[in-house]
Amino acid sequence: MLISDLMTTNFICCTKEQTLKEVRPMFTKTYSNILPVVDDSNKLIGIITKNKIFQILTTQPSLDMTIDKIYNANPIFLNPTDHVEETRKLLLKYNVGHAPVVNEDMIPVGVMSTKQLLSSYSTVYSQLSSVLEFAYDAIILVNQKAEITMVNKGFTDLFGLTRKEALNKSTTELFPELNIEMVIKTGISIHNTPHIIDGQQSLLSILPIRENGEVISAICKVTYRGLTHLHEALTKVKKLEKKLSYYQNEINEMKGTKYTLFDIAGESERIRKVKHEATLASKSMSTVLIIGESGTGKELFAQGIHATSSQKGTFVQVNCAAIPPELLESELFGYEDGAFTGAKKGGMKGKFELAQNGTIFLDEIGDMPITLQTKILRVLQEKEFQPIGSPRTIHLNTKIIAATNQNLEKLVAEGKFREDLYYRLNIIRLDIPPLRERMDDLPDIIQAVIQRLSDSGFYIRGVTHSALTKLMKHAWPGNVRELQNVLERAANLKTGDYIDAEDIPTFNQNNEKNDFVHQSTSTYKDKILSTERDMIISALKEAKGNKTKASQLLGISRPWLYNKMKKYNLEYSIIEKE
Ligand SMILES: Nc1ncnc2c1ncn2[C@@H]1O[C@H](COP(=O)(O)OP(=O)(O)OP(=O)(O)O)[C@@H](O)[C@H]1O
Repeated sequence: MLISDLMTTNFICCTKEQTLKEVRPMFTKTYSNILPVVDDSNKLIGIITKNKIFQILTTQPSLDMTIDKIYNANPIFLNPTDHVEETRKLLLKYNVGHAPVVNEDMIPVGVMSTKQLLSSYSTVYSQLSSVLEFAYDAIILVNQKAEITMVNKGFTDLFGLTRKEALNKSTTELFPELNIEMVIKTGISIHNTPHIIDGQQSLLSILPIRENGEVISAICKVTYRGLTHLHEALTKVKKLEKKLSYYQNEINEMKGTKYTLFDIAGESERIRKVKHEATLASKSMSTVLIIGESGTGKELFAQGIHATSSQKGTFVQVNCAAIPPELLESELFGYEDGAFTGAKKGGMKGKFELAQNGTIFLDEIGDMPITLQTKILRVLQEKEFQPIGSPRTIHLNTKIIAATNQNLEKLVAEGKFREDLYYRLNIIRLDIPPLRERMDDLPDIIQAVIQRLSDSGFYIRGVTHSALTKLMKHAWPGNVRELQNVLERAANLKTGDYIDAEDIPTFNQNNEKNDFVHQSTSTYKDKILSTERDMIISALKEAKGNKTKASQLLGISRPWLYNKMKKYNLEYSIIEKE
């Protein structure tokens, strides 16, 4: 049973404005004969029994009396230390059958009748309290206003407070660094995020509790004991993961991919749906069209589909936007020796031929010149092609995946994209949502990126809670790629084991792509950009224009290099000549 279920049956029962008549049917829904009465902020203010009585009354309530009126009549609370005989006399004097027994926090722990001490209502509460006390961690339960409604000893010990000092207090005021109101506001849970309390390492988890879709409270857990054991267990898991990734790499090497569908981080409903569709897409030879903003992971999905498919050949990527139109045809179809002036001796195999029995990924298909679109359409329809200047006809056994961040329907309407090619490509369509529409994936993706950064030599143990909060507030117009860049910069700037809020740039209010400036100085950004440009130029020179080699020298992917070249206007041919 969820705590939210308990809350429904035992806490959120009736309000002060309801009449006794309205409240009575609610008893049938509950386990006990006693319902608590709560105010607007869900704070317990009293108890009503099935028969007639609310708190201890000097008057007998009528059915039309509102709970508020009854309550204001004359509430008297019993205390567990009250003498039973005297209490009984008191109940009889007021002609009252039952009365709540409350502890010093005014929380009901039982009900006293004229005959015996009942504890039906308190059972659930005390069971819940026991669970909280039994837990090894520091736990609090808060209401919608982030005020503490339950607290365990682990928590009071950790923060050096008494229960009284914590209960009903706002966590926004007492523990602003926990940022619980953020979880209540966004509904996004936080799992085991590193957090420092009094110099002590701890892990913070905050789980929103929903009712009818609305966040009504939250549980906050701080793990601060036994972290060493946890660390040992994690080391073991890491070793196993290393083994797994070794075999994964073997498969990737065979297939010419870097990623599989398992590498796509995120468990939001939307990304799970796309992952499922991608798995289905990998099972057939049908053409796949991937649509999504830049940096959302289109290439990742394309590689994942190939890795999962039964295609034994390699994954070959063509960035239709980065290759000059006049070279695109020969890049795609290849040519024979002496096919045209300037052609390489011995000819060249085209991407389609290289992708034989594998997958060809036509990235940025929206930028393909219209003349070439006609040729591609023919290949897709006839499943065969001829290299330039060659009598050879090559029969294709290649899976075709195309991707774009452009609106193809709009390009078709404007006459810039062939309608028949659009329909030919649009057989299986994957729409990848932008990161801002699946922010609950953020912690998972951060984890995946940090893992990659660690694999490439950075020592990072994670991001702190405050860093995560800052990252959550940004709209990520550049999607996962922007997030990756921000984390990589932070990995270079950080001084401790964790990436902290101050290692993350201050994002511009308008959230424009790449539009962030570091707190200290805007020339910082300029310097980074010009250094990046210089690095790319020198790598391309060193690699004599060979982009695969240049991307290896830089430690970035080929498409990424193409994007950077585009960004810095480093023309394909210019670099080749330099
Ligand atoms: N869900 C994800 N989990 C982990 N990494 C991701 C995820 N999505 C994207 N990435 C990473 O973000 C970067 C950008 O992704 P990718 O190149 O696939 O995007 P894209 O949509 O093809 O971009 P573009 O349209 O600019 O070519 C890559 O390094 C990729 O590994």
